[in-house]
Amino acid sequence: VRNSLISGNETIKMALTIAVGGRVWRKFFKTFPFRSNSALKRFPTCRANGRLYSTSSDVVLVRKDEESGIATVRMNNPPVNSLNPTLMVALRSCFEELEKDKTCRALILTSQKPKVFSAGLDILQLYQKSPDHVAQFWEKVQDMWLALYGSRLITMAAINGHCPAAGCLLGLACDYRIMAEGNFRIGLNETQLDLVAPFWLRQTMIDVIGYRQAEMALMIGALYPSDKALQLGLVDKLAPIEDVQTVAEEEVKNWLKIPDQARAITKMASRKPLLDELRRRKQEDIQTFRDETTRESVQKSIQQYLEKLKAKK
Ligand SMILES: CCCCCCCCCCCCC/C=C/C(=O)SCCNC(=O)CCNC(=O)[C@H](O)C(C)(C)COP(=O)(O)OP(=O)(O)OC[C@H]1O[C@@H](n2cnc3c(N)ncnc32)[C@H](O)[C@@H]1OP(=O)(O)O
Repeated sequence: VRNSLISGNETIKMALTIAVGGRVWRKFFKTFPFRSNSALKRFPTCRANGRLYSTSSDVVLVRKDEESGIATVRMNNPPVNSLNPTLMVALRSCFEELEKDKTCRALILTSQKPKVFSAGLDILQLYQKSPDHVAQFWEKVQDMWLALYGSRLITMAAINGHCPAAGCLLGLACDYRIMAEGNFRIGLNETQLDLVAPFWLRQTMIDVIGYRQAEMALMIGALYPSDKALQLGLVDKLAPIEDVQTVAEEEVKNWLKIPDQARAITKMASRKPLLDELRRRKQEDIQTFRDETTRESVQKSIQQYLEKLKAKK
């Protein structure tokens, strides 16, 4: 159904784009505009000795191999890469910078700290905060996701550890997922916190693992061990934790054999409807998140969840 939402006009535009050769990218960007963001200015790019895009906060470390055009983006927000505003803005800036870099062809997203890819949204940002704070927080989640999910690049998640909730959201936004073998978990466990995955996150889960499995996983807030995640198709490959990055690089090299423009146009053809839907319903989605998250009963559940996390020790 979603595919059929791409209008005939767009299909013609895409075909023309392929046909006109030299001007292909200009046409491509007209057809599928990628948004830029003033937040970029706050995170100056630094280029030196093959390192680049190191953000001013260093919560995101980026290294690009100039020869292959592969950039590795490492989340570096200890202890568990919880997605706070700083990390999310830095990630978004980084995705957008790489997007604009014509020599960049692929992005590998991973964690600087093995054993935890990302613990998901910073729960403290959702607890006892003003509605405005929560609304602004959610917009940062949306913008980060739009930049990654809508990327023309090959995007590969090298999931070198636990990957719950919004960690899984990041993984699902990528084109391919390689996860560490062993006792690491991945999934959308929002309902366990009395939260409800928004429509665009639910849809990506459905797109990746199919309706029945996604429906069940979302309802029970399932977190799957990596072997089960592989079986479900939630991840595409497993590797020993120390090899996840290397396996991701090897996989990217296979993908690089495919011509960029055909691959990117094909990707956008399947993702554009959902991207457009979120862009169209952004404010509605923010309001829902703000109203749901600040509800007293949800605040109580978040408090209990936080206590459970602390009590684990
Ligand atoms: C009709 C439509 C309605 C729509 C309604 C919409 C409303 C809502 C939509 C919401 C959808 C949002 C989508 C995403 C949501 C989220 O991401 S919520 C976050 C969920 N995350 C988790 O459940 C993971 C929690 N963490 C863990 O399970 C573990 O920490 C770990 C990742 C497995 C790592 O374990 P370990 O290495 O043992 O570290 P810990 O000791 O547990 O943690 C270290 C410290 O970090 C703190 N911490 C952990 N996770 C978080 C977090 N997510 N946020 C903030 N802080 C976190 C933990 O408490 C420890 O702190 P200290 O005790 O102070 O050291």
